[in-house]
Amino acid sequence: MSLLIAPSILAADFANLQTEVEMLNSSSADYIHVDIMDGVFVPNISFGIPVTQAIKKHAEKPLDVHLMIVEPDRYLEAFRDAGADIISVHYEACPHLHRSLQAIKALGAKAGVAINPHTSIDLLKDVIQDIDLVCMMSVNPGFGGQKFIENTYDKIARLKDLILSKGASTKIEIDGGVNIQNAPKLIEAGADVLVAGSFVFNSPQPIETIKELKSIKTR
Ligand SMILES: O=C(CO)[C@H](O)[C@H](O)COP(=O)(O)O
Ligand SMILES: [Fe+2]
Repeated sequence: MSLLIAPSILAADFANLQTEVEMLNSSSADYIHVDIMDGVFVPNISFGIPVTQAIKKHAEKPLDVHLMIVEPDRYLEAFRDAGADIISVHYEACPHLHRSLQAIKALGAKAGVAINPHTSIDLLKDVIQDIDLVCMMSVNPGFGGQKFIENTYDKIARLKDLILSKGASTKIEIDGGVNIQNAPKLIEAGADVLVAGSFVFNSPQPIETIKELKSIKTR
């Protein structure tokens, strides 16, 4: 499987969203990662449905929507209608995770589960075959630009083993603090998708930076 890059629009210039999305269209990015924060599940508020819709209007890449919200089931249809192609709900926000995943799939989107740094991958054991993508948080969710948590490498390897042992085709996405230094090791450990916010948008040449991440070869 070739490496996929998902730049996070959270780190873009919100006053020039169309230009930022067009930049991503012309880059080698695979997805546009869209971070939705409600100020309850996480201690920060980002943006919601109308902004997702506005991004979709200009996007030529699939929208990978990361819902950092409580009771995500209430908003699945609205985010799908707004243009989400992949919808990830947080394990910690879903008492009926299996039902949430089926609801996402019934809307025609790919179903993702995001897990906080403290959440064990063992908790996904009985549902892994129903998950298209695990968004493994490598920072505590809520803010861009945070420091990468080193325990992530080991967690990726354990998740990879679980996926293979169940014969599942789940992708492993790593979200938070990804940069050119840790990316090779993340890929080596088994990551399929790398989210990068600050590293891409704070770089003087984002298109080149995306290309650089995309062309890392370790396996
Ligand atoms: O979900 C997120 C934060 O909760 C973001 O996707 C993540 O932080 C990406 O930003 P950066 O690359 O700047 O860490
Ligand atoms: Fe995210």
